[in-house]
Amino acid sequence: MKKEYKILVLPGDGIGPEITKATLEVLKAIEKKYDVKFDIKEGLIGGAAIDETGDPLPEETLKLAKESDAVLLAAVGGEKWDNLPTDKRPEKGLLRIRKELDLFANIRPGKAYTALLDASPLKENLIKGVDLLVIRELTGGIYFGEPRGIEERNGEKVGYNTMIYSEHEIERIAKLAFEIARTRRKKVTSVDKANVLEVSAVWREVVNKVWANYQDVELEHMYVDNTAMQLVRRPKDFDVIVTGNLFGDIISDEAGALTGSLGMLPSASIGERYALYEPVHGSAPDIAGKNIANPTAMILSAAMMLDITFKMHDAAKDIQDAVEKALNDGYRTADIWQPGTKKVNTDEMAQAIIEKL
Ligand SMILES: NC(=O)c1ccc[n+]([C@@H]2O[C@H](COP(=O)([O-])OP(=O)(O)OC[C@H]3O[C@@H](n4cnc5c(N)ncnc54)[C@H](O)[C@@H]3O)[C@@H](O)[C@H]2O)c1
Ligand SMILES: CC(C)[C@H](C(=O)O)[C@@H](O)C(=O)O
Ligand SMILES: [Mg+2]
Repeated sequence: MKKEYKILVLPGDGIGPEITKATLEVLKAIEKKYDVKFDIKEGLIGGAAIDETGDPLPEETLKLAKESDAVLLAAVGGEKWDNLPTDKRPEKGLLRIRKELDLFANIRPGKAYTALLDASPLKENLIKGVDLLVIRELTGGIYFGEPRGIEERNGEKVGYNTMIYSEHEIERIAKLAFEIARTRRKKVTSVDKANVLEVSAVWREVVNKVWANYQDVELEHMYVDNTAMQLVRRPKDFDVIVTGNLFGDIISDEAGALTGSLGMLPSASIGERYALYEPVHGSAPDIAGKNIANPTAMILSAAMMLDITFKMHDAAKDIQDAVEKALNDGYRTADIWQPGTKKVNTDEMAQAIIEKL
């Protein structure tokens, strides 16, 4: 009997449905080539879910997610819902699904493709050979800290949030970072703001404690402001970057832009029990509905799903190689297009990748 995997697909908003369609075509091709079956269900999240049910993460979606082997999400958010209170926004649906499934680690690889060196804002000698991994804590920190709110104080409005990490939260993400570093170049950069924040002082202390069991791995601590600068000055020096939720959000977009376009950057959000795969980019409302978005970040997120959750390592490698070959043949969506290359739309980019599988 064919091996079967249950996938919950969440197209969400903006370019979400377009890049989902493209990614599902790639998965169809993988099904054929590897003689497996992907049992795909579709669910609502974000603005699309608000419009239909009033809730950015309907119970039904969460139930389906828990019944699936993996969740594949495109993106959420858009202007239409921007005036809703923070708690009711599309983004809240994404934050809640991460929290409910306890997806504490978000793994975001940033790799320079030889064919895309021209698309990077950095000089070729700086970017060539960059291969880094941002490991972002995803279910704690200032995103979820209490107390939080907006209220009146002394006759004026104030807004406040709490950046908080407890030892066990830091311990599990640090451990994962060292484990992953062992399979790579054995270097971890822990990013914090320990010169100012108590939460970072605890972060640094716990990372050091965990490191005691990983003395074969090099550890450096770096302040987040310096990291933002070093990432554009000498990105090649980074291997594994481990950091909290907010710093990781910012640093990973920077890493994305370095290597060409956010449209190329996949991610895996994993926990002990569940896993969700999602591009780093958002719903790109400025280009939605035009079939011009780059589907590669989501296609590569699907490859991470095959690799990490389904253990289909060959199929994952196949997709990664196919992306590289399509780029080498000059296929480019608008975000990475350069004179002399072939401009293609979302569907055509997916087809170019499928042809190379
Ligand atoms: N994981 C998510 O679902 C996620 C992540 C980030 C932002 N958002 C939401 O998305 C909305 C837009 O946010 P934003 O504009 O700050 O970030 P964004 O990532 O959506 O877009 C930033 C820029 O990158 C471009 N871009 C992004 N993905 C692309 C792709 N696949 N192909 C080509 N170009 C691409 C966009 O056109 C835009 O110019 C907001 O509502 C935001 O909250 C969602
Ligand atoms: C949309 C938003 C909630 C999300 C985040 O901040 O985590 C996004 O920016 C991301 O990087 O996945
Ligand atoms: Mg982000």
